[in-house]
Amino acid sequence: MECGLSPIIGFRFSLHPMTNDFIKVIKGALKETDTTNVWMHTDDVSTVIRGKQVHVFNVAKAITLHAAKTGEHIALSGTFSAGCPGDSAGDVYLDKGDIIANTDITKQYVSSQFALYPMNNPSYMNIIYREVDRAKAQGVFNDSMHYASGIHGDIHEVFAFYEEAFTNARSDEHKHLVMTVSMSINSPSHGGR
Ligand SMILES: Cc1ncc(C[n+]2csc(CCO)c2C)c(N)n1
Repeated sequence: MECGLSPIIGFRFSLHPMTNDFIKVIKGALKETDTTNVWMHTDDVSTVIRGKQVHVFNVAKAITLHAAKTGEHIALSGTFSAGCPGDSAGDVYLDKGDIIANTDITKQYVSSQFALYPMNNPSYMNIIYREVDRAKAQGVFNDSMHYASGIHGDIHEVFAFYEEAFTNARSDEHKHLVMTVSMSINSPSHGGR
């Protein structure tokens, strides 16, 4: 398949629960989430989910929320990618409709950092500034820093922001996009939020 033609996107991520019970937290979060709309594979380092954007973001949020609901301090880091599938193993999942499988709306404070890499796009800085400005307008912007921007708030607002940023930073002309995120949840640094 030619690079960039499939509408499939992917998220490769690792959960790092700060607890002796980390295996239960990781495996529990992966098992309790409805992943029927995505292709998923877990190895000793990370998990990858691939499929339609709406489902990849829904499943990513649900896994994160399940891990967070244990009350443990959770770190997550991951990379969303689009436009260069490399293989077609997940392409059957593109037949899924748009009805999301995970609908838990439990509130959960998340502090995070993200970075956008619009590949081969000469206007990449404008795209990044536009999304950072949107974060400020939506009230989820936390902090400026080297190499990333801070995004925080309720998990549902944070993931909605990331999904919109991922949509906005791509175009037909520039389909290949990479976005990295790292999240910290239930951290003692958040003062009980
Ligand atoms: C989302 C996610 N997927 C895989 C791993 C890697 N990993 C580390 S411990 C463990 C459980 C014991 O096998 C696994 C699968 C991770 N950290 N987070």
